[in-house]
Amino acid sequence: MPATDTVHIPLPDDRDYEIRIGAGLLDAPASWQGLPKAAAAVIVSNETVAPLYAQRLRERLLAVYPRVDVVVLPDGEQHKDWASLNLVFDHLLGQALDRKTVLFALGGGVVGDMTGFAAATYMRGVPFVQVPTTLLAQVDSSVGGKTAINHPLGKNMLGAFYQPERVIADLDTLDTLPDRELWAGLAEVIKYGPIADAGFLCWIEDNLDALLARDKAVLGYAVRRSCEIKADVVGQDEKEQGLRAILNFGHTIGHAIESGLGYGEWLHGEAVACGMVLAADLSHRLGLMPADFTARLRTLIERAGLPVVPPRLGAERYLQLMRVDKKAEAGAIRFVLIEALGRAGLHAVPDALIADTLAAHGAA
Ligand SMILES: NC(=O)c1ccc[n+]([C@@H]2O[C@H](COP(=O)([O-])OP(=O)(O)OC[C@H]3O[C@@H](n4cnc5c(N)ncnc54)[C@H](O)[C@@H]3O)[C@@H](O)[C@H]2O)c1
Ligand SMILES: O=C(O)C(=O)C[C@@H](O)[C@H](O)[C@H](O)COP(=O)(O)O
Ligand SMILES: [Zn+2]
Repeated sequence: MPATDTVHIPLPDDRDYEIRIGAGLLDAPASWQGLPKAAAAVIVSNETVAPLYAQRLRERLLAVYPRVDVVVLPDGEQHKDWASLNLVFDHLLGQALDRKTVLFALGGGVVGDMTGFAAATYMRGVPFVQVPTTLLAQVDSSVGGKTAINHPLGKNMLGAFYQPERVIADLDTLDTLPDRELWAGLAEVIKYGPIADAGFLCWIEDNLDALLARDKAVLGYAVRRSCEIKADVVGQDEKEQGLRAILNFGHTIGHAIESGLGYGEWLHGEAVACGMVLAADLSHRLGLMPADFTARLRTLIERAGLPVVPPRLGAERYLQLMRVDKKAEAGAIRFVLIEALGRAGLHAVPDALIADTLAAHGAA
């Protein structure tokens, strides 16, 4: 039995669930016991991950479910759309699978967000399980129940809050992850420090080389601490009425970069990393943080192999893209800014200051 860390997500109405983190969990029978019973399970994955892990998962699930199908989606952020989502519905309806069918999201955040959205809407809701296989998905996207697809005009614009039954994060699946994807995942790990835990930020700085070298014990701690922070936030504010917005640090500009470039050119984690540098600078320009915080964050992000200079889309284009951000209110663009190390909040920022900051960082 592999060593497993378990993080609990506290939610009302019997919807609380466990995030299990450890090496070898994919092959551990206990990972798949105690889930909702059904006549069928469906693994949703993509053309990169399915050949690596779908057969192993299918064999384990066949010990629990009489029938286990696999749906393979095209790979990439540009496919996080209606067409891919429909491939899932086409299969579920084509095979007349009933409303107890359990979906298993096997892959990164793209597969996880789409499978969650399919689960939220198929026959008005079927159970699903997250089996994240990227660092980013293990530390962030598999947890907390945000599900979505993109629209050409805005990121994650169509979706639902819908919680999984369980999250199984097998650290061994990270062995096959390309370096660039590992680094992208580190962006969301870094995020948790400034917004919620100054000590964790120091820990990341001290352990970055081990993380980059894929030391499994160190990676395991990064996944666990990230999930603990996210679970704590989601437990207090599941549907982002307030506090949960802090998880969007770096995302106002990050999402604009992703949609502005047409999805897929910059990875989500890369766009968020760069967005955090600019949000740190905005925090400084508004008098909340000293200038050396921006420098500190930029240094860490660069060490993690992540970009710190935004693409040159022009200030007007950025402002246009950010006006559809989900945090914008009454025409005002709002940013998650750092108020003290380990504390963040949502702040309306005047367009002129955003434009100046974008220009100062080479985006205009
Ligand atoms: N719901 C949330 O709370 C939340 C949080 C953060 C990000 N997201 C979303 O997550 C997405 C980004 O997720 P991501 O970074 O995991 O990207 P991704 O899902 O595109 O996966 C990255 C790449 O790695 C490949 N891959 C996945 N697992 C692998 C493995 N073990 N070995 C080899 N290759 C593997 C994938 O096929 C893909 O090519 C974005 O759409 C973002 O909006 C959602
Ligand atoms: O879980 C959350 O809440 C987050 O904001 C986590 C983010 O890392 C993630 O990218 C999320 O999908 C962004 O949410 P959105 O509401 O801005 O689309
Ligand atoms: Zn994110």
